[in-house]
Amino acid sequence: MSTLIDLAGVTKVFGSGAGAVHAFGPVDMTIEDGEFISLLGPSGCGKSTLMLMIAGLLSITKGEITLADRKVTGPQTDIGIMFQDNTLVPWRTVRGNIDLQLEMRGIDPASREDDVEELLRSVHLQDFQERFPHELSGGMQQRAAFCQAMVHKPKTMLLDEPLGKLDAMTRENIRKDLQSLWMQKRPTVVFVTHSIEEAIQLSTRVAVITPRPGRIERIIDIDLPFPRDFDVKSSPEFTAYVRETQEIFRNYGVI
Ligand SMILES: Nc1ncnc2c1ncn2[C@@H]1O[C@H](COP(=O)(O)OP(=O)(O)OP(=O)(O)O)[C@@H](O)[C@H]1O
Repeated sequence: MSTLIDLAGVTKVFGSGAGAVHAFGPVDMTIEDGEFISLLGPSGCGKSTLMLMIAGLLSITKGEITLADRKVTGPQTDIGIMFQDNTLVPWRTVRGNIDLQLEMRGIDPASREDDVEELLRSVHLQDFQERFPHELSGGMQQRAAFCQAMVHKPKTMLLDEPLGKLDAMTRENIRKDLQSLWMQKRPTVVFVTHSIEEAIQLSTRVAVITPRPGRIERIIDIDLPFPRDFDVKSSPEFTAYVRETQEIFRNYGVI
């Protein structure tokens, strides 16, 4: 595997003087091509700040980020990005929202019809493509947002708590779909979550981040077979990873 994202001394301070907030870093970390890495850390430790800096949507105070061998100096277009609140526009159908991502990049949606159909099927939305966002459940909206984030086949996906607002059952179902999509297409995924179990279930590595200013406390390789179904999740090995991670947060007094 080769390095896709390189963080070198990345630091973010908001504001200046007495009101300055040291939000993140310094952090050095490499993210390999095709891996699924979760950023796991307490509220306010700078996870979203880091995602925005990787996407080139927020300036870096100190240090440097390299994405696919190019220094990030402004908004990146060859990435898929998704937040807790989706960015579906209300006046377009599911299909229209997905096509919008292509149109914005100058790609003719007609040339990608088969890909869009396949994506919609993979998240079980094929029968809802002509519905508007308000006609969908929260889970279906996030599934549509996944299609939006993936339709231009980005090598890198930045997913910032995409399942955060969903109920436990929907969350579990979408995790399954996300895992099988990742297994099929192998984009590099950077995934922010507060859930220890979710991070361990989905990731090849989990980066455990300290309370603000966020620094990498430990990077844990998750050596469990994919797909990580109920059997894997109830294995002693899975439980051992959960305990190891809980222990770190307990030592910080976070849980
Ligand atoms: N635009 C901003 N101006 C000033 N401070 C900010 C700004 N954005 C974030 N911060 C501060 O930076 C710190 C990190 O915020 P960030 O949203 O990155 O944390 P997070 O780990 O994603 O939190 P959560 O898990 O609750 O979403 C917080 O203390 C926050 O108040």
